[in-house]
Amino acid sequence: MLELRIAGRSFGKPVLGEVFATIERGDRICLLGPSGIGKTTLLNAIAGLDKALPPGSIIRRDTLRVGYLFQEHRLLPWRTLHANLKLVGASDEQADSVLGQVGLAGYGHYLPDQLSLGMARRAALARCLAVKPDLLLLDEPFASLDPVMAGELKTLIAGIMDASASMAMICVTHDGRDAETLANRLWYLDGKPAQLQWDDAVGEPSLISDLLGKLRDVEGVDLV
Ligand SMILES: Nc1ncnc2c1ncn2[C@@H]1O[C@H](COP(=O)(O)OP(=O)(O)OP(=O)(O)O)[C@@H](O)[C@H]1O
Repeated sequence: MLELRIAGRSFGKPVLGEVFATIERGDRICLLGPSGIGKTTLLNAIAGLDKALPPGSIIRRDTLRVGYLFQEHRLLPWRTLHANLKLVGASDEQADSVLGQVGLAGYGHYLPDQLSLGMARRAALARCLAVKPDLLLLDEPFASLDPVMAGELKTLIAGIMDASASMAMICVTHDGRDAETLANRLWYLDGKPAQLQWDDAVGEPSLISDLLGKLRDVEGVDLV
């Protein structure tokens, strides 16, 4: 569905080096790498938000709808959840449906600031789902959540992906164990400038465990 042919990306200093990869429907990729290495930069590029990249860096083979869960919820604070969802084109019915999907049925009239962090993140996920995405980009969706909330959100995301074989997902995480629940493919970004050091398709949970075992040996990987 999408091909990456990034020759590099600098912000005064080089951040990303060459990044070549192909993303197909059904891919569930966990993107790991040390803090500050360029994971969000890569996600922004894939989302098409990085206008400084030369044409041809990101090739979309189909017309793709992208749902992007940023690190912050980025909902408009003066609008209700319902109104936020309508801004991305959801009908009343669709807004109710996606709120229900993320466990927020009945919260449509709430303002974002009236929600807990976990609820606000689920509301932002509902906005991603409202665009009926072909590609779901998740930037550290479990950060700052307590283990119970993080576990619930992980199960929710895994269920969403199980229900849609044609959707692809890239999830940035600092916890390699997330890959065991969520991923069928693992990317590991590292180096100066950063490149994909690992791009492994893994179908069996045991293979993911093997891979995580290897990753534990890599200095600087933030595995809990
Ligand atoms: N718009 C920008 N302007 C200047 N520097 C930037 C910009 N965006 C990213 N950077 C720099 O690029 C590097 C990579 O940042 P990025 O946020 O992509 O890393 P990350 O791997 O997502 O980090 P973290 O794991 O801490 O979220 C950092 O040094 C950051 O300061």
